[in-house]
Amino acid sequence: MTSDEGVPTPGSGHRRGPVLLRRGQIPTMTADERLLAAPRQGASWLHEDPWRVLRIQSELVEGFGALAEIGPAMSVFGSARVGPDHPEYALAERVGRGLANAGYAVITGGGPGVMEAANKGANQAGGVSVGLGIELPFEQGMNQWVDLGVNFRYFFARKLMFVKYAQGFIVLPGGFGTLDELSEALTLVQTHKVTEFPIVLVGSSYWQGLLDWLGGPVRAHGMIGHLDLDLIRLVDDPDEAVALVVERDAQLRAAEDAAVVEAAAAQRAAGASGDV
Ligand SMILES: C/C(=C\CNc1ncnc2c1ncn2[C@@H]1O[C@H](COP(=O)(O)O)[C@@H](O)[C@H]1O)CO
Repeated sequence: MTSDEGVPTPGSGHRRGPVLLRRGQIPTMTADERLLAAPRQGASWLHEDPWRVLRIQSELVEGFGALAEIGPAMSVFGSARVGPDHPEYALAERVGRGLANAGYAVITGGGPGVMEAANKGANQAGGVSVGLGIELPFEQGMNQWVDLGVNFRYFFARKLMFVKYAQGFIVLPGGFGTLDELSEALTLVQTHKVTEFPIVLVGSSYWQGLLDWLGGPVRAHGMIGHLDLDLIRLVDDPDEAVALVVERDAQLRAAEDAAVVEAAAAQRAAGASGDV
């Protein structure tokens, strides 16, 4: 045992990991005794934060485990509220199909509307169709076109998966949920928390107003930088959206590969000159 100054002082306190406990702080029961004791306090701890932390951790573990091997993928966002007869349903279906044909898994929120349509397109084209469902008070269930589905209790754990396993984003018209996902992607790229990835909006009549506002008052007030809007592309044709994300992804991968080759060459050169 060491004191908190690191001086050996046998028996001077009780340590629990990095925590030192002395006098009245020293527990009267061991951890094993507490674990094995008959429950006295009911089950309210199931709804408290320490237990939630474990559930969050398990969502991350399950999500990483399920998605780690899906290969190259793109996330598709858009309204949960459009039915199969809506023109945007057809657009999303084409996006899903195009991405699958280009060799990308399609990741959606696994719900109805645009999500269902993109999953349908991917599934029917023989691609990997992924749904990241979310537990909601009005349960909708995973749409039938999802082949690999993971259900989340927490929005933030699910949003991490959309970003971690996708090489780009295609965003169709949508409401708050879609805006939240778009804004998350933009913020991560803008703040360099992730390497740049392509973000393409589909539907100029829907999105142009947002882009005008961002490029007008938002930029004029200095709330975004001059180059920040360059992170977004806007198109009407779903095939063009697919082509843009695929092309940009290929450019970014080529740049990454070139950087790796360059770093290896620099390391070799340093080794040869005896600098290492
Ligand atoms: C409101 C309705 C269904 C809700 N079900 C959802 N299932 C899965 N994912 C959802 C759902 N609702 C929103 N999302 C996520 O947000 C985006 C769409 O939200 P918006 O507000 O409709 O734009 C979407 O990308 C999902 O990730 C239907 O009655």
